[in-house]
Amino acid sequence: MRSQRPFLVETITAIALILAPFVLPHLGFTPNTINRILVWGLFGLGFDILFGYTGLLSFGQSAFFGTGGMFAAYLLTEAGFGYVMAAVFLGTIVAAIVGYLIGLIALRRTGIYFAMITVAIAEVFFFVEFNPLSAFTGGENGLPGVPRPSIFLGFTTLEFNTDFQVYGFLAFWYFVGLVIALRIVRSPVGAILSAIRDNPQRAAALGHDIHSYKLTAFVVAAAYAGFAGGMLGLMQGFMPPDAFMFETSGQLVMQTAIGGAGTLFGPLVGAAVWLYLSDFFQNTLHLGATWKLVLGIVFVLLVCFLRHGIVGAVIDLYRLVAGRWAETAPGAGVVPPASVPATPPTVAMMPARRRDSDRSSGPILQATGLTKRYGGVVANSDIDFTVNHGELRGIIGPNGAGKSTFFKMLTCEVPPTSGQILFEGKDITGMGVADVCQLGLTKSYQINQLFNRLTVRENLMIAALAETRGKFKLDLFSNPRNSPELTEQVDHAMALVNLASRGDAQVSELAYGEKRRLEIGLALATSPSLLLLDEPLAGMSPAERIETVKLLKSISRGRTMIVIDHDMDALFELAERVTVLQEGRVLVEGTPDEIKGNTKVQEAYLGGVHDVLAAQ
Ligand SMILES: Nc1ncnc2c1ncn2[C@@H]1O[C@H](COP(=O)(O)OP(=O)(O)OP(=O)(O)O)[C@@H](O)[C@H]1O
Repeated sequence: MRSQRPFLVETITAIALILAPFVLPHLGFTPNTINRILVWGLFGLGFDILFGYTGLLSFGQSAFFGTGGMFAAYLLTEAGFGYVMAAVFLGTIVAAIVGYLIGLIALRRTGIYFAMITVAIAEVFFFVEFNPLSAFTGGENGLPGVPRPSIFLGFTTLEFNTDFQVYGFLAFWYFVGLVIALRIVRSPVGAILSAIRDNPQRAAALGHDIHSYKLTAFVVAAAYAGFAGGMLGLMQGFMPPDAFMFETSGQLVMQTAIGGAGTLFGPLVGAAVWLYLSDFFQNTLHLGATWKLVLGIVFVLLVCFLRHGIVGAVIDLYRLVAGRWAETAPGAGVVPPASVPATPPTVAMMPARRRDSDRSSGPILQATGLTKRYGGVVANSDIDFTVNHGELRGIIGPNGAGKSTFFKMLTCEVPPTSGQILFEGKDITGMGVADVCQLGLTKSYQINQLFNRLTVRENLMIAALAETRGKFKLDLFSNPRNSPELTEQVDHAMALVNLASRGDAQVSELAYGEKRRLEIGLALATSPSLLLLDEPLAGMSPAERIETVKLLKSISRGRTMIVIDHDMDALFELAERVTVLQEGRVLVEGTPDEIKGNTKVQEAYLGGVHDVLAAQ
C-alpha cells in the first residue's frame, strides 16, 4: 500500500532475475540450487501472504505443495496427459480446492490451535500419500519420468531442457507469481489481511468478515504451494514423496523467518541462504549429518539478530537512511502541527451515506430487558434503554457498574443472556459484530484497538473499506489508492479527528492523545448512524480533554451518539440526556441538570467513596 512509484519493485525484480544466473554462480551457487531457490521462492509467495500479511502461521503447506505437485506429475506420467502447463494449472486448482476445504476446518481456531491443526493436517496428508494413495503417488519412490518444462503455444511448443533454460522458465513463472502477489497485497483485500494480522477483533468490529478473508489467504497460499509443487516435479523430472513431509513445511517457515515475513521477497532470500548453506556444509565442508545442527545454529543466530529477517533489515535500513536524508534536506524540520486545524470540517463535509440527519425522528435504538451474566456475576440486569435519532446520550456510573458490558451487548460483541435489541426497528440480538457495523452501529473502545503496524491513513482506510465494500468482496486486483471516493472519505475522517498532518505516521509514532483521536476516527470512518464512544477521554491530559470535547461536539452534529465517560463535567456539557447505571441496572435517566441534582446519583457515587474509605 505504501509504494509511491508504480512498477519499481517489479522492474528491480525483473533486472535481478535476469542478472542472477550470471552473478550467482560466481558466489558458489550451482545452477540446480538457483533453480530450487526459485521453486521455494514461488512456494513462499503464497505462504508469506498467509503468514507475513495475515498473521496465520501454518505448518501444513507441504500438504498443498505435495498435492499440487503429485496431481500434475500423475497426469503427466501415469495418465499420459500431454500438456505440461495445463497439468500444473490443474494441480494448482486441486491444491486450492483442498486448501479451501482444509481452511474451513483449520480457521475455526486461531493462534497456536490453528498452527497445531495445520501440523496434524500435514501429517495426515503424508500418511495418505504413503499408504492409501501410494498406487497414484508412487509411495516412497515418488513419481519418476515427469517431463521437462515446456509451453504449448498452439503453433509451436517451447521446450526448456538445459539448467539455464529451466532457469528462464522458472524465473518467468516466479515473476508472474510475484506480480500477482504484489497486486493482492496492494489490493483492498491485502489491506484488510494486514489489519486482520494486527488486530482481528477490531477488523471484525469495523464490519469485515474476517473468516472469509482469512479463508481467501489460505486458498491463495494453497494455490501457490500447488503451483510450486508442480514446478518442482518439472524441474527435477521426478516428483519426490518428501514434498509431503512435515520437514518441507518447517523448512518453508524457517526460510521465511530468515528472509523476512511480510515482504514477499523474504522466502526467496531465505531459500537462497538456506540452500546455499546446506550445499556448502554438505558438499564443501563435508559435515555429514551434523550439517543440520550447524544450519540450525545459523538459523537461531539470524532470527535473533535480524528480527525482521534479511529483507526486513534492508527495508529498515533504507527507511533509516531515507529518514535521515529527509531530516537534512532543505526545509526539513518544519513539522506541520498535529493539533486542531483552524476550521475543523463540519459534518456537512463528511460523506453523507449514513448521516443521521437524513433519517426520520423516533427511536434509533431500543433495548429491552437486557441482562448479562458472567457465571455468578451479573454485569447488566434487565436494562430498558431507548435512544432517539439525532440524540447525544451520556452514560455514567461508578466503576464496575456495567457500562462497557452494556456497550458490548449493543454492538453484539457479546450476546446478552436475555433481552432484545432493536436497531432502526430491526432485531439485532445475537447478530455478529461485523453485521451490526455494516448496519451502521459501531463503537470506539475504552482501550485503543488500532492496527499498530499500519499508518494513520491505512488505519482509517480499513474502516472506510468496510463501508464502501461491504462485509466481504473478492477484489483481489484493484488498488484502493485509485478510488477518489475512498481517498476523500479517509481524508475527511482524518481531518475530522485532527490527524490530517499525521497521515503517514505509524500508530507506534503517535502520542497518546492522537491515538485516542484515531480510535474515534476508526469508528467514524465507517459512517455510522449510531456511534458509541466508550470513555473517549480516558487517560487524557486536561489540555487533551478540552480539545477532545471540542472534537466530540463537532462530530456530534447531525449524528446520534452515546458516550460513556467518567468525566462528568465534560459529559454534562456534551449530552442532552444522561443515563446512570449502578450495579448493572439503570438507576436514573434525565437531563444533565436533573442528574446533577438527583440524590440517588449523589448517593451512588458518595456510597462508592464511603465503601472505599470503610475498606481502608
Ligand atoms: N468477561 C467477563 N467475565 C467476567 N466478568 C466480567 C467480564 N466483563 C465484565 N465483567 C464484570 O462485570 C461487571 C461490569 O463490568 P464492566 O466492565 O461492564 O463495568 P464498567 O462500568 O464498564 O466499569 P469501568 O468504569 O471500570 O470500565 C464487573 O463486575 C466486571 O468484573
